[in-house]
Amino acid sequence: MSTVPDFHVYDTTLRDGAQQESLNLSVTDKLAIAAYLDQLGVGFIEGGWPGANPKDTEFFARARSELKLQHATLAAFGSTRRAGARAADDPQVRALLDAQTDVVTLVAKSHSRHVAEALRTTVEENLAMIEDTVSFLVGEGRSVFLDAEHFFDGYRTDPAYALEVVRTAAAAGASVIALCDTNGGMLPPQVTDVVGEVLEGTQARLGIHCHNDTGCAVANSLAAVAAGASHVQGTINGYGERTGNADLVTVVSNLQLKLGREVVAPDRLRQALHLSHAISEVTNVVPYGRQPYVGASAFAHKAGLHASALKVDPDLYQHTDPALVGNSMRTLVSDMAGRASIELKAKELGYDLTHDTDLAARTVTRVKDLEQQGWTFDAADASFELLLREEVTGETLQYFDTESWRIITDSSGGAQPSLSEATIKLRAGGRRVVATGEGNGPVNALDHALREALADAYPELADFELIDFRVRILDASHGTDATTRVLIETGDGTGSWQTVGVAPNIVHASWVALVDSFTYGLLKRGVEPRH
Ligand SMILES: CC(=O)SCCNC(=O)CCNC(=O)[C@H](O)C(C)(C)COP(=O)(O)OP(=O)(O)OC[C@H]1O[C@@H](n2cnc3c(N)ncnc32)[C@H](O)[C@@H]1OP(=O)(O)O
Ligand SMILES: CC(=O)C(=O)O
Repeated sequence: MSTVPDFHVYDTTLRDGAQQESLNLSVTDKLAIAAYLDQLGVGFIEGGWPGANPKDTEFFARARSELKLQHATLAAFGSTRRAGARAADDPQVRALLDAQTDVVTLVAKSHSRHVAEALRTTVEENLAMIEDTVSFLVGEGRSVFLDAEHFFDGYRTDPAYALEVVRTAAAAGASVIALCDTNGGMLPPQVTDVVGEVLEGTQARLGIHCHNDTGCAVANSLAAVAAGASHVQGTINGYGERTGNADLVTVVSNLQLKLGREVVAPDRLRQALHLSHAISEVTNVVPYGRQPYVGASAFAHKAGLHASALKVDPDLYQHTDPALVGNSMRTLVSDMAGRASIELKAKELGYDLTHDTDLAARTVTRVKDLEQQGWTFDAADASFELLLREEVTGETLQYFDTESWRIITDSSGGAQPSLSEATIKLRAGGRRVVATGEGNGPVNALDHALREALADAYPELADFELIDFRVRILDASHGTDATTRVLIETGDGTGSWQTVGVAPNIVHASWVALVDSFTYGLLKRGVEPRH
């Protein structure tokens, strides 16, 4: 039986997290995520439900040989035995033993209505199922954690029975009884009261497992800890059934940075952003930009007043040091910027404007004028950097001189897809070039033609790839003659950058964003213009 540390976090990403809509993990994915969770330093990793599906059974088999956990202990999850049977004979319970983990977490009913209606048995038999299954697994050398399902709702309806469930599990040898807000309907004061009363009424070691249906999963988990729970469950990035579980990244950061409870080593917490994003890559769920602590916007500042204070001391508008979770401060430039925003952003980009307040003021005015026309610089850092460079150097960076471009779109009028052809005339690499490109749309054709035209002068462009292309109609009331904004994301395998173009003509707006994208990419590579 493994020793259960005094206070710890228990990750259920691979079990409850995988219950999220559209999230589907292969065994290899689960092994990769488990390794990342171990790197973060969580105490326990719930690997899945062996016996419930072949994938989870295989996970535990492969984990034994492939997963080299340095820190965490693996737990297998399953339910108490079936009513009217013996734990020793229950195939689900056997599968838990076959998983060969030190820890088994059992889900058990603690709400008398669920016992009657979902389990369709008596409250006495449910207690017997808990007693029999826990003591059997403990007898087999496992540490057993018990997830008391629907505990908070059950406690409201029938407190005496809910308490009896906790006492029965503890008496049978469960190391921790995690009180579950299965339907996620609780608010922090309710959690505080119930955890306090259960501790007083049972003296059992309690844990907490919260769902986020009221948006309070993290707050409820912290309330439970404050009331005496010493085992906190959650999932990375808050993945989970319905609206998800308590986000363990936020829980751990709050416990550590706000409440002074060291649950993971500080150098592991500094990897929180990296690990949260690495796990997003595996789950194929786009990281949530406004995720506390590790979101891309968590320390991004847009308002000019904020920037002016941040310039003096970042603490003035930040609740903690972003480096502690591996994040960093960013300044966003928009029509809400002031001179300080420009100065800070310039500093991020490697320009020192502290001694040229006129330049910052001029840049603010230019940004505000352009944003009034529909440009958006907080979503297009690369276009802003080109604009700033122009203000600093007094010249526009140009890698080629455009003579003209033209696009023709052919359609047979039927269901056949139309084809666009772009022709570009420009000067680059010391000569005049006329190039054409075809595409399934005008922008695609223009992109191909421009690459073709610049291929000899700038072979570096071969590495550039259009990652994202977004169009927004700005004054929709104008109908088809409205202004169009195009945002382009380009990558080169080492990073990506965003550019913007605005024009009444969608193709012209795309051209502007495309030219900025190529210009910025070449600039970042240190390529000198070859006219
Ligand atoms: C709150 C939570 O999120 S707990 C985790 C829930 N996770 C999952 O359900 C995912 C994995 N589940 C599965 O693969 C399947 O549901 C299985 C393999 C567990 C069971 O599948 P089946 O045998 O086909 O049963 P089914 O899913 O229809 O119903 C669940 C059965 O478990 C019983 N059950 C539910 N909770 C418990 C419990 N704590 N202890 C014992 N039995 C339970 C139900 O009463 C029901 O019994 P029945 O077969 O007599 O009707
Ligand atoms: C056990 C569990 O996942 C729940 O009660 O929500």
